[in-house]
Amino acid sequence: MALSTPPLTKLRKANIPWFKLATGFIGLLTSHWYGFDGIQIRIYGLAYISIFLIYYAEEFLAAFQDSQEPPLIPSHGIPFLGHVIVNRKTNHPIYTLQTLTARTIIVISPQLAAPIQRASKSMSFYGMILEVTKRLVDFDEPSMEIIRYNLDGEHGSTEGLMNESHNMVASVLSPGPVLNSMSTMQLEKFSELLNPMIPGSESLSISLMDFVKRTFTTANAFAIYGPQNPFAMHPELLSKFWEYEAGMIAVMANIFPWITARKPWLARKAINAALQEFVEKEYYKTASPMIQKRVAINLKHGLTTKMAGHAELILLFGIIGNAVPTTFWFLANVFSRPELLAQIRKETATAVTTSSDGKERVINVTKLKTTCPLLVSTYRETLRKIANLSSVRLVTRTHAITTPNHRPYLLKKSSIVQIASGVIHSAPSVWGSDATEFVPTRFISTTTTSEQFSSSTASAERTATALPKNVPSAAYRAFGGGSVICPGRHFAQSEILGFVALCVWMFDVEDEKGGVMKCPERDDGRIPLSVMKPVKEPQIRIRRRKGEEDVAWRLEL
Ligand code: HEM
Repeated sequence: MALSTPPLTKLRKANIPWFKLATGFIGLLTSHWYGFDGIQIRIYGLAYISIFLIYYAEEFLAAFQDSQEPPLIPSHGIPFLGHVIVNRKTNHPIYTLQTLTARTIIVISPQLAAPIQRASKSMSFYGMILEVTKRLVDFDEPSMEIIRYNLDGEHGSTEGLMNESHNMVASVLSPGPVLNSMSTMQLEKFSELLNPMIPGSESLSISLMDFVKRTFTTANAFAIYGPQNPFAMHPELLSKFWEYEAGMIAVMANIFPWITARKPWLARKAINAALQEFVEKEYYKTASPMIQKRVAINLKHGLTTKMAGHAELILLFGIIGNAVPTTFWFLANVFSRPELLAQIRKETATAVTTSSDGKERVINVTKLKTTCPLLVSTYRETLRKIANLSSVRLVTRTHAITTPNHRPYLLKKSSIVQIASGVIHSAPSVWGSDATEFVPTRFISTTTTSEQFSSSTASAERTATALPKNVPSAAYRAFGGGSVICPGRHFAQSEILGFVALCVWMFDVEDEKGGVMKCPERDDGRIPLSVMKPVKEPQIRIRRRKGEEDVAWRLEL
């Protein structure tokens, strides 16, 4: 409908049952034949029109939308609330949903996601997530005022706590010496933890998720937060961190959380107290350069030591919250498929060296990244299947996005944009007819297309590729995209590939009855703030591989 369409034409074309309305009205007007008096008819008439207007309010909004806006999809049944309850299916590549408090634009086309994530000058990431962060870590209002300063760069791109911290974190986590030293420490810690875990021919019965949680939390905390990290100083916090993670949505709902979500609320209190101690007692001065700089920036901008402590909770979630469930799924995918396990063992042998006496074996993680395409591809496919977190942005300036093969779309100020990663990751139109299946070789190609995963060897060899052929770059959303693409993705890749290769080489894993473990189902009913969780966490029996019980394993970068 053109901008100049007269209002009456818009109303006529709106998806509103005018005939029904008219017959209802005629019924009302003739109701005096049945004994209703004038006042009753007026009251019923008013009620009838009000209910009609409310019921079809979204249809009216859709009719009067700017023709360039993403089409508004009315929720039939419960106006303004229907979308919160039921997800309506639509074929539009981008569309608008209206709720009582917000106008949300959903993007399910990767071609349209690309210009949106590039438009960081007209869309704000922090404008969307700060309220979530405040509730997640329990920031006070004075800290929020400091944090909100210059969020969208009106005083330049480096001013203000958030800009300074964002730029510093992105810089230290980029490939280079600081990242290498953190990754090296992390990999060493893994071997230190795993070598003595299951001695000789003993076996350990454990939940696979707990096995990963225990190892990653301890190793990450040490490599990033140093030897005086909160988990080293207070070992009981390891289980408390995950208690909070399991109940954080209920705590963040903030409805008397000390009653309604007591366990996770108490867990957060204990972690925050330890993080405060970490800052106050200056334990952070023995941490990685990233944490030393981060705490210094927070204090310099005026956060109290208590709030600078709380600020670390969000980063802990960034570091461990995604890496742990990702590693869990990666291990479950590999150990539940004996053929894939055998192929990965064979392939990764190129990255393993053995000492002359056979007592020490070392896995080189750089080699895993460059010469083991099946391992890398399985990692990326694992993430494709479980990374579901929408990229959210707040539109700060009305503007149009344009991209080939689509008409321009107008995004109005104050709308919320959600790039629906989960929908894009499972779309057959993007990934092919096997989009919903787990295909470990999906990210293997015979040509080098990725700077991150490319091999230095001849182009005819199989290499891991960032994207299968014909898949647009914004379709792979595990790490978000644009200016807030996850800065930890390089660190995550090294630690996760290294850890999985170590487990593959060191251990045999069975289910509790001694059979092949089953890959659990994804819990689609629970949308966490990180990657998806399983319906049930499998219990496994894990032991050192036969004949290699006494070998000491090490990971190197
Ligand atoms: C498999 C593991 C990981 C996944 C799937 C993941 C995913 C993500 C995603 C989706 C975002 C948000 C981007 C957006 O909304 O557009 C993000 C942000 C972030 N991630 Fe990761 N992440 C992982 C591991 C890590 C690690 C290990 C670190 C740190 C060492 C880290 C640090 C961060 C930080 C600091 C941000 C915020 C970026 C900003 O404020 O600009 N992540 N991550």
